[in-house]
Amino acid sequence: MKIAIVGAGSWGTAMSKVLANSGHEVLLWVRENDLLDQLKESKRSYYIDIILPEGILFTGDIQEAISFSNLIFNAVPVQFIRRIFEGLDLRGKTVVNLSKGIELSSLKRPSELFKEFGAFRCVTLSGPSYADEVAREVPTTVVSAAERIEDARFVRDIFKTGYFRVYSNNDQVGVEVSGALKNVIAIAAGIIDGMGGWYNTKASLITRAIVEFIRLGNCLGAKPETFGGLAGIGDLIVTCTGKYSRNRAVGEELAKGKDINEILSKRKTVAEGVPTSKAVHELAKVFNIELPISSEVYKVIFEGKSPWQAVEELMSRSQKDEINWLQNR
Ligand SMILES: NC(=O)C1=CN([C@@H]2O[C@H](COP(=O)(O)OP(=O)(O)OC[C@H]3O[C@@H](n4cnc5c(N)ncnc54)[C@H](O)[C@@H]3O)[C@@H](O)[C@H]2O)C=CC1
Ligand SMILES: O=C(CO)COP(=O)(O)O
Repeated sequence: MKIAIVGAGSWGTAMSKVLANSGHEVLLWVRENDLLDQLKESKRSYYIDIILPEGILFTGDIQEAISFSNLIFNAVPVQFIRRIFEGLDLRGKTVVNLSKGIELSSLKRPSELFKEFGAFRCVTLSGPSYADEVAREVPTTVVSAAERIEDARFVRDIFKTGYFRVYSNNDQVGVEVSGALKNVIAIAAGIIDGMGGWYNTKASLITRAIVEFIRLGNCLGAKPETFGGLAGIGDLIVTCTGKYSRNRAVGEELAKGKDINEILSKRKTVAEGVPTSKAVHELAKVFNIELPISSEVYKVIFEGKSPWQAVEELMSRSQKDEINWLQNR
């Protein structure tokens, strides 16, 4: 098959290798001119340590990428999707979204954005998948999710390598909520690491985060069982514990008392959890639900709250029964 990938950061680039290894003809759209030259010349990227296989094509022309195939993978970070895709003719196109977050200006999930832009259908691919490890062909499993299970299975079956296994799921909302929220929680995990790397606290974080996934997911129409799967608990574990997470790294810097603008100004890569924490904060207000951990992450980032105070407040909330996860508070 011919497949275009839009976005040549770490994930789009690693995905170009997986798809080429699966026997497909791949065209990668690269935004940065210097990176485009470098990829054409050496097949290496400055976003990720990789040497791409022969045969992958590169372009800096977005129209060329969109015309290349009816199958388009998106790896543009969520806050930039509108800027890149709005106005393009996506009629008849299947978009496979790889990005994890919620657009701040509209509070929409990526699949909602691609529908708004006229795509024929959008399938979401998400799960525990550090680009660095996928690039090294480390055994990895993810979920392909769509409203219609046939669409999810169609994308699942595109992958034909021994190291990248894809499951299908028809709860696209749950998979997208998971991908967005896990980035916010990964920042909290980094804060814990920066404070002392406490294992008890990290386990509590991961477990109680699932309550927030279920609570927000319930408002948006997700199925709770999705959060026990690869896109939910799977991605939460990898991002909260793994050394490669950029969101977790941002949290570690916050714990040192650094300002978010200073932290972000030194980074070349995205930390989707930063804008997503704001979007989630807005969604919590819209639905009148409490998302205590996500809310504290938002306050640490955007209101300059001390991470120590945030932890103290989370620990001194009113007493509760553990069950009844759907209750608002
Ligand atoms: N890197 C990873 O391990 C994984 C990343 N993802 C998700 O994939 C998405 C893409 O992330 P990465 O490839 O990691 O990005 P990256 O952090 O490696 O690279 C930054 C990307 O943002 C783009 N960008 C920067 N400024 C832009 C602008 N003004 N307009 C349009 N694009 C701009 C760059 O061209 C580049 O493609 C994110 O949503 C991320 O959460 C999902 C799974 C794994
Ligand atoms: O989504 C990821 C792994 O599944 C990558 O997480 P980070 O964006 O925090 O690096």
